Amino acid sequence: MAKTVVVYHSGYGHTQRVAQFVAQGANAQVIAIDADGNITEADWAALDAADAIIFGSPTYMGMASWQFKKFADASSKRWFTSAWKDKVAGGFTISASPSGDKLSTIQYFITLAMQQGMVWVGQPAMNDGTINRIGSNSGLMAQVGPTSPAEDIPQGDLDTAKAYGERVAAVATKLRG
Ligand SMILES: Cc1cc2nc3c(=O)[nH]c(=O)nc-3n(C[C@H](O)[C@H](O)[C@H](O)COP(=O)(O)O)c2cc1C
Repeated sequence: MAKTVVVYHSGYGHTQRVAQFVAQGANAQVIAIDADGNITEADWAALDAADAIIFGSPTYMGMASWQFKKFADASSKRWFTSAWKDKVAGGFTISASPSGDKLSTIQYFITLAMQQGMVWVGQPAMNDGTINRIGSNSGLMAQVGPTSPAEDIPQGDLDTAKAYGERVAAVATKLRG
């Protein structure tokens, strides 16, 4: 089975909760980017050893958080040596508004994956009103109102997150051969 790592930033616990479900589906290691935008050397080593990396961030002001961007900028070291080339990539975000410009965050993840030479996996689950209720195909999106705690994230969004993790890991396993 492919080795998958979920790397995410979460300011207030919502992205963390989604990350846990994505990781459950992918049977993945989870790495949290800290409040200063840093991860440890051991975390970088785990990412380098992964077959698949799934990026996660809340959408803040229509984009990934600055802590996630700091992590992404630090990954430029890997770009110089094509170290992440051919790894499988995926990504997820959560925000408060139904749209909230989450697509900008997902599109940034796709750009990051393309810069690193990775193979992006979209979100093929059909919208049945519960699973993929937001109707995102580019990546995984979740949503909960601005005053709601992470515990209130709809179960359908969490089930979709788990299914997305399974999907990314399955593609990575196939590509690994
Ligand atoms: C600085 C800041 C900017 C935000 N910008 C947006 C936004 O552009 N669109 C949106 O729908 N929600 C926005 N939100 C709401 C968050 O996306 C939402 O609360 C999310 O669940 C937070 O995830 P976290 O707990 O992992 O940080 C913003 C919240 C903060 C604190």
